[in-house]
Amino acid sequence: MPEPSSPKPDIHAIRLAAATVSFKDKNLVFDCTIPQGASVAVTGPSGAGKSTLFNVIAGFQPIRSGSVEIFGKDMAGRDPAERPVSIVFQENNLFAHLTVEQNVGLGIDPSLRLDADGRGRVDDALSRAGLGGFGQRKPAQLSGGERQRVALARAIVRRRPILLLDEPFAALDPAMRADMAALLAQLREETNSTLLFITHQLEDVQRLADRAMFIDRGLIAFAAPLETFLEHRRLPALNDFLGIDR
Ligand SMILES: Nc1ncnc2c1ncn2[C@@H]1O[C@H](COP(=O)(O)OP(=O)(O)OP(=O)(O)O)[C@@H](O)[C@H]1O
Repeated sequence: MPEPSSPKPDIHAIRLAAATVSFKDKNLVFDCTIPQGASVAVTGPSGAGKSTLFNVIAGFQPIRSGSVEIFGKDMAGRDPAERPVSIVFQENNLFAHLTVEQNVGLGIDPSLRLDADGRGRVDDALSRAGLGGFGQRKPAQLSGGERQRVALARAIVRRRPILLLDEPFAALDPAMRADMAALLAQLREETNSTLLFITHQLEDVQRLADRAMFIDRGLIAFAAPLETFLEHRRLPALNDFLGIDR
């Protein structure tokens, strides 16, 4: 497993330049620059391209043209495993037959041959995610919110400097949403990682983001520091999201 890279402060975490995805009936074109250490809310209507953006950054979705740079390096030809990125999918993809501990251990070694250091990392990630004592349970014995935190713990053990979270709050009740936001904020502070999270809720944006972007019909229609984002009034679709009457 690669160790975390040590990003230089003057280098952006992510830079997309006309990174273009072509599906049968549509093109999606992404341009954005994300500073290292940012916490970015990714918003926009259903089907706008939010998950596709994550897949482009993580390397699961090939681009037809344009470029994806991470910490100043062109990611062309690099598989997801070779990128300094972890992604937590919407369905958190836990293996039902494995314990919580084993599911998290997969983030370190797919064959689950963990040495003492690896086992220590798993324990540490579980306790960070508020799952101390849950290691021997199977996913079916957990609540939806706990399963989400197991998926997060698996991302934590990978120690990649960029963390992409596809709707991390979706399955959570209001109290759990606040807990998850606090956990992510703490994680970001402790590891100085760059966080991008997809959400449909303005409350999550205000709680966790210092920047936000609004994706509409396959384009990043607006991206800005949080305050500027919340004050923007020129995009009707964004006004809808912000709850502004037109
Ligand atoms: N593999 C694919 N083949 C063809 N079209 C696709 C594929 N993946 C996504 N799309 C289309 O691209 C568009 C963007 O999809 P995407 O999943 O990125 O949207 P989203 O903003 O994440 O939506 P949601 O909020 O509903 O999850 C949608 O119209 C979707 O149907």
